[in-house]
Amino acid sequence: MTRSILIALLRSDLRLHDHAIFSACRPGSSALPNVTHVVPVYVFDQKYVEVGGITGLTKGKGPGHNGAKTRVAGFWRCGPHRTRFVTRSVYDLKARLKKLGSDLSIWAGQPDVVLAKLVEAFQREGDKVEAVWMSGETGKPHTEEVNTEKRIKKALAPSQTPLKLVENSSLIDPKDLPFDIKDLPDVFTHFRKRVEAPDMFKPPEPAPDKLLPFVEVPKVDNGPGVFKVGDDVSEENLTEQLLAPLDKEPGPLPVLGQLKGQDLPNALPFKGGETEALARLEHYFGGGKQAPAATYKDTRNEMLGADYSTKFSSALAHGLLSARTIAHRATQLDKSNGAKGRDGGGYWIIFELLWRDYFRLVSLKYGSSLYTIYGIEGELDEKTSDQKARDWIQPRSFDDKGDAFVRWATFETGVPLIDANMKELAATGFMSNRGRQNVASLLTKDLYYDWRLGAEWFEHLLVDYDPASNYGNWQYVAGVGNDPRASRQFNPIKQAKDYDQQAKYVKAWLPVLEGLPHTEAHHPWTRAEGSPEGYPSKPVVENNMWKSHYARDGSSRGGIRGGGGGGGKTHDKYYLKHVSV
Ligand SMILES: Cc1cc2nc3c(=O)[nH]c(=O)nc-3n(C[C@H](O)[C@H](O)[C@H](O)COP(=O)(O)OP(=O)(O)OC[C@H]3O[C@@H](n4cnc5c(N)ncnc54)[C@H](O)[C@@H]3O)c2cc1C
Repeated sequence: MTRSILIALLRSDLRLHDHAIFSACRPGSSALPNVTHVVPVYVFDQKYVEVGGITGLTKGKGPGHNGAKTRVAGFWRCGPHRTRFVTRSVYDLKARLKKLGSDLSIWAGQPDVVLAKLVEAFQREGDKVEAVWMSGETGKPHTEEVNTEKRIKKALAPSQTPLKLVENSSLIDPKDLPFDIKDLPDVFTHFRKRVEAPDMFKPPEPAPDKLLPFVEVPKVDNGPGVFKVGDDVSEENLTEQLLAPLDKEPGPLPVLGQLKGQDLPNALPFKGGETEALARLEHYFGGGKQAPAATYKDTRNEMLGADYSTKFSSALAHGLLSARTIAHRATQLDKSNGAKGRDGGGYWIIFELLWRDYFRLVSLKYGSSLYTIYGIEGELDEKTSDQKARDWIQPRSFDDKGDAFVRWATFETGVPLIDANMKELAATGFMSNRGRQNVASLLTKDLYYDWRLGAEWFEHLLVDYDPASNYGNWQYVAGVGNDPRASRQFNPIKQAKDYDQQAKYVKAWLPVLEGLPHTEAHHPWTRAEGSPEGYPSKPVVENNMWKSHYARDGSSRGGIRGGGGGGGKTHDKYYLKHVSV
């Protein structure tokens, strides 16, 4: 009997719950009346992850052929933190699918080539591949994501296999927006006001308890762009192979080697996979009024610890949690705590999820402008953006330790708030939103470096790297985005005194400052004795506007948070688990 197969190509949607494809693959589902079997597939795409260390793999001729490196600076796109996190997440999903009697077929190379070969192999066995489904959104052309989708469509054309894109990531399905994407407001608040409503998102779907049966994947010969990761390859073994090229040639700024063996704090409490992400969800929303989420409104601007903010970003970026599941729990929490409107922590978590949606929509609207030096502003105001593009500076050389970009990336600016955050990023792959805003502002507004270098450094190191959120936020801070009007220059001394009043955060990451009074720890160069030995004696730059804050003791003033309001109450449930890099 001919089997009718659906291939589910997974990308940044490594979960079972609230997953549009898996929900449709329940036995008896009316969404796929002709399909008898489902084959979930994951491909480590050579364009994003360096796969050159996998024994026996030959890269395809497509994107990533010359290495999965960033365009401007040539950093590895997917650094060690994210490589480990993604591999863990892939193997976790495989184990979860196996519990349902299904499986995950793991490959490396080019998704378009893998799929074409796979369909061919099934057809040779006498099976019919009904369709390939994958998560994705139709956006403005020329972004990498859209190009990948196009390549897959083209590769499937000879076998007449249809490709369907399924929305699986946003809080609000773009199809449900009350306006066309071309009319997306260029100011976040205007967008939020148009969409904010009690029923703005659909309720999340539970994970299926059964799936259509899996089919053993027929043999496909490994060749250019196609490599099957054998079932006997363990997660540890594959991780090692993926990390081998990064270990051998770490790239222009090998900061991770610098941190090896140091005992460092880590605020990111999980290592990947839907299983851990769901446990984190329970932790953050469990406990009613005691739940960390209940106080999110007051704590979200902090920098030290695991619970001041949700730490859902990595899970969201790789699809281990759906935005709707988080928003649903947030709404339920506020309701059960009797919190009304803007009083509840849940409201503010949803507010931030709307920022995430907004940047996704901005990327759908403006496409590749998200990645050019001109930014989106280039489409709106060519003259100003041309001038700005000429003014950005480039590093003299990544080998020049005195170059300000190098000092920024290697946490040697001499400004403790910046260095502590950059060190946290390098050591853990995470940085708070407050930290990200400050370091991005210093690089682009005080040092005038090409904003794309900062965005690429983040792309290399962040576990939660997400193209729209990363490049969108960088443009927003650098002032080249779709809303370039406001000057978003941050004053790191004021910020440090507002949000790290006792200097606990900077001291946790820069032990060399340990003995300094908190009143001076944020600007050690102003002390009569100067900066302590082992820390830069002078800051890489000193902006006049910093000076009026030197004499100030810390206060609890609020401030903006990604466009929103903020509070300054300290949250002292520090969670300092130690990390080895
Ligand atoms: C320069 C810069 C680069 C950034 N790069 C990324 C990135 O690559 N990936 C990423 O997920 N976020 C990015 N952000 C946004 C934000 O800093 C992180 O999402 C947040 O710090 C993650 O911590 P959290 O999960 O505890 O956030 P929470 O404060 O708990 O917020 C809940 C969720 O809302 C979303 N969110 C919050 N703030 C923003 C924001 N400003 N923009 C978009 N989504 C937001 C995230 O998904 C987050 O997990 C960037 C911000 C800046 C300023």
